[in-house]
Amino acid sequence: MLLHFTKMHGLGNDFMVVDMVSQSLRLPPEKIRRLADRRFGVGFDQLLLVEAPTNPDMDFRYRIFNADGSEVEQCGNGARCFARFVRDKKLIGRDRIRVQTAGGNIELNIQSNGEVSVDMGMPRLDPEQVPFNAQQRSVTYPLKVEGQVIEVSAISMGNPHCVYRVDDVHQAPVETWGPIIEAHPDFPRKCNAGFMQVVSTDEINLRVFERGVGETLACGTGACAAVVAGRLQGLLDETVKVNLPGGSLFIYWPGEGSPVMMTGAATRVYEGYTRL
Ligand SMILES: N[C@H](CCC[C@H](N)C(=O)O)C(=O)O
Repeated sequence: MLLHFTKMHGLGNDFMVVDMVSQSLRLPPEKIRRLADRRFGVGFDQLLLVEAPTNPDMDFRYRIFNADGSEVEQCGNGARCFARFVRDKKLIGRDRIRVQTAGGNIELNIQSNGEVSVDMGMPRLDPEQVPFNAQQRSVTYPLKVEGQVIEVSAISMGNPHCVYRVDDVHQAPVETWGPIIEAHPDFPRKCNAGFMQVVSTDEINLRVFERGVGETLACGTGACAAVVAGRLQGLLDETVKVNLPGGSLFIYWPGEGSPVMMTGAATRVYEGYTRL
């Protein structure tokens, strides 16, 4: 069977996007892993499926699978590409798109300059919502890593994030501590490990070792989680430029009780077919 797909990226965080409204098939985890392989398959960080909604108030259902085949709750860079995909494919005729995801409903808005703004919903800050093993909520928590105890923030954007502040992202132990934090027992559903350098009150540098993938060139939910962490620590303003290895995002979060807004680019690379 031939599967039609579109290859896209959000600041280098790359996706295989499949319209499951007009075609439908089952993709078991081992098949997703094969498709994700950058030598034997298409190659991607995440697979994004565009489906009809089960919630009548939504325009689409958005399912997200990491390269390891795991289905996850949310993907920020993918959401922007989702908007570009459904608009370009004329699956919807307007620029405001309501999307149902496993991590909560989000709203996508295509801007006149082609960038996409996403209402990513409220950050979840109680440990049991992340989930993170802690007796009570705190701005930061101690986490034991390689015999050291570091202070981290634990935040969910629908998916779990650990944010660790460093002096310089280029010197951060992403390769060594990333996999340890990702699989840390204090994060029962694992986590995305963010390494955040505060440049100023309105700018940070960020690298993310993503759950189920490894380090990516950008992580949208990671950027949201890092700004929420920085604001709760009193380090950041409401609007922050987040510099990731693949490019910059703008995140706006006024504070608790408000959703996190993310704005950035979404790029289509090519259309393709692959044999299943
Ligand atoms: N690896 C993430 C999903 C993709 C998130 C990222 N690509 C984004 O742009 O938010 C997780 O397992 O929760």
